[in-house]
This record gives sequence, structure tokens and C-alpha cells, in this order.
Amino acid sequence: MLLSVSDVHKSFASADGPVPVLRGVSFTLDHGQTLALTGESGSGKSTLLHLVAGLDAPDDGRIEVAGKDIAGLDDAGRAAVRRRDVGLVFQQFNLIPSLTVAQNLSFHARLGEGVSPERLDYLAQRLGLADLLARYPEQLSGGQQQRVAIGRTLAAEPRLILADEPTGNLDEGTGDDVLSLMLELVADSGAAFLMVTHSDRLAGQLDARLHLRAGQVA
Ligand SMILES: Nc1ncnc2c1ncn2[C@@H]1O[C@H](COP(=O)(O)OP(=O)(O)OP(=O)(O)O)[C@@H](O)[C@H]1O
Repeated sequence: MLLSVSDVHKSFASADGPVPVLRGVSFTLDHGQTLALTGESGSGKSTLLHLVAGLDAPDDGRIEVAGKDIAGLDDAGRAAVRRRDVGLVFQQFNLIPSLTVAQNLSFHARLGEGVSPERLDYLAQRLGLADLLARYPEQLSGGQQQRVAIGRTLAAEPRLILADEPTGNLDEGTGDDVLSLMLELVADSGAAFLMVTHSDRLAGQLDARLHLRAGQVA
């Protein structure tokens, strides 16, 4: 099992005391599986994704990525797992404005093991970016920018890809195209894929769905 989440709890502090956001969430995800994380606004989707990404630590419970309990690691330990095993795609494309498309594509992989020219070439072709490599992010459409962000994530060959509303800033047609392309490339890479979405329609394109209601699996 690539990802195993067991009885995870998380509260946030407020003036009136701790507010529970996740109340005993458990699920698993295997290599090659795609899972949509749905639920109403405030149900805890982004919080859960951040915990799985190692961006924050749960109050209680286990989160195993490739057999390692990241909940028990310190910030540096979680950062190491994130760099090696996990890829993130956000609604905001988060490209580096001063770097070209080609430089953005290889940026994350350079922080880790590096990326071969063949893999970059393959991703640029598959993502329809081959003619745009010398451009800067501001010279691209939203759909093109998100395709660069997806390529940058996939270049590092993560085993687990986490996406938070990856098509949320795109119009419906562009978003559908970008998601289809992302799902094809994820399938080819054999990675596991977990995606937060508000859309039942988009959730339906993934293998399975986990619906959160008030911090618990519905
Ligand atoms: N860092 C934080 N400090 C305090 N409260 C937080 C923090 N992060 C999230 N929350 C609260 O936790 C609850 C769940 O937030 P979360 O972003 O996980 O929900 P969500 O399901 O992703 O919502 P949305 O669909 O609107 O993005 C919300 O009530 C939110 O205000």
C-alpha cells in the first residue's frame, strides 16, 4: 500500500478553544489508483491533503507514505519524504515567473535526483508544451500554465501525486482537457493520485471517491 491513513485527527486553535476539523479519518491508496476527495466547504479536504503532503502534522493517528509514518517525523523529516515521494499540484499554478517553461519544468526534479532530457522531452510533447519552452509563465494561458505545473510535478517522478482543485482556475472545457491529460500521464507513471474537488463530475473521472462530512468519512 502506497498511502495508508489511519484514524487521523486534527484540530485548530480558536479563541473558544480547539475546533476539531478531522475526526478519525482512515483510508488507503495503492500504486496506480486515483481517488477523489469531496465534501462541502469546510469539511476538512484541504486540511487532510496538507497532512498527507507532510505540510502539517496530525494531532493523532498514522499517515504512512511508502511504509514510513510521516506523522511521527519532524519538519525536516516530512520535508525529505515530500521531496522524494510526493508531488503537489495546486489551483494556483505557482510557476516561477522569472524562469522559462523549460526551466520551470525541470525545477523540482533538480532539487532531488534530477531529470533526464528524455523525460523532459517526453513530458513537453505529451503536455503540448514543446513549442512553448522558451516562453515565460506570463506569456501562457491558464491551461498552459497548469500543464507546465503538472509537468514540473511529474518530472520528479513522485510515487504519490496530490492535487487540490487543480482545474479550479480554468474554464470547464480547459479544465476537463487538463484533467484528462493529467490522468493519462499519472496512469502512465504508475503513481497514486489523490485529488480534492468540489465537482461531482470531475470526481466521477477517478477510480474512487472519499466523501468527507464534518471531518469524518461519510
Ligand atoms: N490553519 C488553520 N487555522 C485555523 N483553522 C483552520 C486552519 N486551516 C483550516 N482551518 C479550518 O478548518 C476547517 C476545514 O478547512 P479546510 O480548508 O480543510 O476545508 P475544505 O473542505 O478544504 O474547504 P473548501 O472546500 O472551502 O476549500 C475550516 O473551518 C477552516 O476554517
